[in-house]
Amino acid sequence: MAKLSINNLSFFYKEKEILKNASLTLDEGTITGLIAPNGTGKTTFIKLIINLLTSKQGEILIDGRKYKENREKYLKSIFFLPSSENLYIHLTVMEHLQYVKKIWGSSADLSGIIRELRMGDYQNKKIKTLSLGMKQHLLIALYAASGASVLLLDEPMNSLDPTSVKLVSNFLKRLKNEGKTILFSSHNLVNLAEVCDKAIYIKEKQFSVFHSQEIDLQETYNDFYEEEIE
Ligand SMILES: Nc1ncnc2c1ncn2[C@@H]1O[C@H](COP(=O)(O)OP(=O)(O)OP(=O)(O)O)[C@@H](O)[C@H]1O
Repeated sequence: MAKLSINNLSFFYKEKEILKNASLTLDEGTITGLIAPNGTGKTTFIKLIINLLTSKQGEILIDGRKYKENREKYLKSIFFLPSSENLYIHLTVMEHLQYVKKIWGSSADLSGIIRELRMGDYQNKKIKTLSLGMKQHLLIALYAASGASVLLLDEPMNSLDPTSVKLVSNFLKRLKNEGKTILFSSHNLVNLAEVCDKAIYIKEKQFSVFHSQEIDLQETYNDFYEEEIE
């Protein structure tokens, strides 16, 4: 059974239609890139998965179950934090990790995560004293701290230097090898090509899925959105 199944999903904001009968499955132990131009619906799709938006049509299933069947179980199997702006400025790095670990009821090894993402020097510092890149490291660390099986990331490599991009890529691959289902939206197709098994393009309100090793992500992007580029 697929970890996450999207069946005939349709969604409108007032007049604007974002998805129309879109279907997709994501398996355990995979990283999938979510690709589309600005304003197409990537964030909206993520919000639909976490049930933040009402009045959708179609089904979203995690482990074959809908949100309504067991809300707590459904939500605890997902982790999504939109950006480092959502962190609490008066709490430390470690306090954030402990908080997420407790709420999600995970058995994550926080010291191991801190070591792996090289956050030791600032683990006891408050968020208000951190650089953007440090906050981005914490954001990614929180995904692992949650222990959730479905990880939804919106531009996770933003503001990371090339060394950190490599570090985070390896970190995500490690989580994938543990069986996590990772959906990762980004405009940086080079970073996506490095970590993704599959790429999903949102085109004409539907999902087009490719094995990322079998295509050139940028060429496919150009072919798909030619009118928007010209
Ligand atoms: N709350 C809302 N009410 C009405 N329209 C919205 C709302 N949120 C987003 N939209 C519209 O829905 C469309 C998709 O927005 P969304 O944020 O999902 O795009 P995106 O693909 O994530 O874009 P980006 O790459 O710029 O982050 C846009 O046209 C946007 O203006």
